[in-house]
Amino acid sequence: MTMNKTLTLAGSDSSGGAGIQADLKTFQENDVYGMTALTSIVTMDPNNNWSHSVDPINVAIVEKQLNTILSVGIDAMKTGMLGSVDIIELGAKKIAAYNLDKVVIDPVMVCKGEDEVLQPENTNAMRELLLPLAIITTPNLFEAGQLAKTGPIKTIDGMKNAAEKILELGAKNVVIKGGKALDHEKAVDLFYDGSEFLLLENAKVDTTYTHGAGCTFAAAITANLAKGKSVKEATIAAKEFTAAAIAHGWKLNQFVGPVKHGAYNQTK
Ligand SMILES: Nc1ncnc2c1ncn2[C@@H]1O[C@H](COP(=O)(O)OP(=O)(O)O)[C@@H](O)[C@H]1O
Ligand SMILES: Cc1ncc(COP(=O)(O)O)c(C=O)c1O
Ligand SMILES: [Mg+2]
Repeated sequence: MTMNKTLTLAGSDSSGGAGIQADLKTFQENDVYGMTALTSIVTMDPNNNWSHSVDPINVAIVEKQLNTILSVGIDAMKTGMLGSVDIIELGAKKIAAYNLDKVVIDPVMVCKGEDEVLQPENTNAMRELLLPLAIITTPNLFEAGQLAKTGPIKTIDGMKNAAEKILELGAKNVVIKGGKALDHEKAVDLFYDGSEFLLLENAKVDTTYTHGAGCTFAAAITANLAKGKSVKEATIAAKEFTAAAIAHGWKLNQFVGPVKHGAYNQTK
């Protein structure tokens, strides 16, 4: 038996709903083999409103992990939280050296519930070094505004404008996640491949238990690309997978509610 293999270059969410933890659960649910290169460790302070802190991992250790995984070979990969500019540079170097083409860039800048960019210095490096290597990038509304330098995005026309700018930066495709942040009756994401704008919609769930939704979405795209789907088909499938996970989000403690990564398979 063989399996399609995926890599996630991302951070650890100690609380288990987002980051590498979300990616591995999503890979498993989508029947691909997941390998991990850990970039940073995120912890939350239970005595200070669950405020997040990020401890990046030494770049030499990240490189050892990537060398292990890339010696095996992969069918597709994603990036998530990247920890430092050095790690972004390393990621870009490896993607080029191994000619990796199915590369999903989830340009993580913020965690939900936090109102500041966790590591502002990483935004320019992601824009300049990683977007040109992306088969697709998956910013949320805030991240799309930062990458495209449009400022806050509030409308679907604003999303279209940012999508065009993000393709000019070199990404082959983009899906901007309107999610809960867009003032719209549905949860609307905008997919753009340079020629066609496609709105992906599902019912907006009235919940705050969406921790890890973005990681789950990008990991599901990655898994479907690894299995041979087109970028558009992989994105449509990931939207459905993530919608089910959000519909069954649950309360972990008084601060956070993760999505249920296995809901799509358990409820279909
Ligand atoms: N309340 C919600 N109901 C339904 N879908 C949602 C909701 N919030 C987010 N989504 C969807 O979940 C996916 C991840 O989006 P989002 O939560 O905005 O990303 P991130 O976690 O990176 O901020 C997108 O497909 C988005 O449309
Ligand atoms: C390691 C890590 N990656 C990514 C994220 C972003 O998660 P989301 O999928 O909710 O955007 C978080 C948020 O806590 C995180 O801790
Ligand atoms: Mg996100």
